[in-house]
Amino acid sequence: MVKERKILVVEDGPVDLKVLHHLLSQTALFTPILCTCYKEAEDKLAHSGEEYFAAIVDLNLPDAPNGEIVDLILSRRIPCVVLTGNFDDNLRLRLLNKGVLDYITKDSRYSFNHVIKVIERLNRNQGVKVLVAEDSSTSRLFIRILLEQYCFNVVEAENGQAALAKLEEDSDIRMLIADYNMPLVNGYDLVRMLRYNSRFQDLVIIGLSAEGDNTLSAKFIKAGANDFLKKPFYHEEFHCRVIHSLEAQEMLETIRNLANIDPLTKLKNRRCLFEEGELLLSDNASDVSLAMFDIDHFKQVNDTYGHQVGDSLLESVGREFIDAFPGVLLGRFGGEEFCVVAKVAGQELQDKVNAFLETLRLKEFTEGKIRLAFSVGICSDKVDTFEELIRIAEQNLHEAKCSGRDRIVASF
Ligand SMILES: Nc1nc2c(ncn2[C@@H]2O[C@H](COP(=O)(O)OP(=O)(O)OP(=O)(O)O)[C@@H](O)[C@H]2O)c(=O)[nH]1
Repeated sequence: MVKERKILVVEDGPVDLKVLHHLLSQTALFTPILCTCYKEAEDKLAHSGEEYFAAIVDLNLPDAPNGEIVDLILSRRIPCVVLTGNFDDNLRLRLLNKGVLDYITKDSRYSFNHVIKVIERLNRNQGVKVLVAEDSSTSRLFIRILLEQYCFNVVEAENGQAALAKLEEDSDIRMLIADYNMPLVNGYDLVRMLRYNSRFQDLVIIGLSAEGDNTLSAKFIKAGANDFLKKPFYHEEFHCRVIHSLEAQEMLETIRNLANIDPLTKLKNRRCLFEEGELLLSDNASDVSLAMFDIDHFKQVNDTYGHQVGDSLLESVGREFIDAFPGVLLGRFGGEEFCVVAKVAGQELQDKVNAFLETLRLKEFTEGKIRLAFSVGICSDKVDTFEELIRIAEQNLHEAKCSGRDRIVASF
């Protein structure tokens, strides 16, 4: 496996070096590049041409006893975690103010695990877009720098209204840092507006305020913010709160995925399909059409190649659905039955399904180069419940099976 991210480790203690090497090598992404002194690190940085994702450094090296290694690493704009044998509050503060990510004392074996966690978090942060809504350009820049230090992808808005517009147009934004005092729409009203909209339920929100009003934090949190910080804040507290809120949200999403996603095909499971289908139908503004697919003669695949091959085929089929129908409700209805539910007219869905079946017919699945055909029942009748839509699509699917398979039967 190619590991993409190189981590420079500068540590003179052979045991510590071994532990860090072991822990980093166990990860899926990181390759440790080891140095035992300042000079070696300096040479590596000057001559190897490598790009380092981050560095883990011992503060006291035999040829650089006063933390000179930190300046070297930071001068190359490499995110830096400091590991040290002794805890010194003043030194720690000085280093954090210089811009090191974390200052960790080697007081137990968990310290080393903590270092790896910081680096892994950094890697995940690259995919996290954060919107900073703040009218003061100085504060905005300060928050941007703090976030970018942790590799977040930062966008900005200079007032609450601009923040709302940015959130509406960019669904990739995962976190909002909102100041209270902003023109047009203040931070508190912004949070209330966002939480009234189901689209923004998963947005992580952190409120900020410079005001002395102690009730503001409660107001923000009651309106739906995940956390609150009073300015001026110490940047370590800022990072901790940002990361804690983000990780709590990620955990929630993991649990939700476990409850809603079929692990084999990665499509919605049957319970979630019905729940979301009912919601789609309750919005009377547009047509809702449903296509139910069933793989023809799938039992023969299992009988001929075994269940494992059958499973891997279902996995591939799930991926085909996800690629072919982006942004559409996709569910695994049963064993080898799948549903596509879209807010389009029946004919439009039928055309899309036809094109999809054409491409699937040409594909060979698994090492056995298995070809697949599907029978499909489509329904876009005006109905009162999602169950009714399913029932009619299922009848049409049954008709497609009975009339020879590998075909679509639709009723609009
Ligand atoms: N490997 C695997 N097989 C599954 C899974 N779920 C259902 N099946 C199999 O899917 C097959 C469905 O068989 P049938 O209902 O007879 O349907 P068919 O063979 O596709 O025939 P027609 O639908 O009539 O064309 C059975 O062999 C099930 O064991 C699964 O998760 N993994």
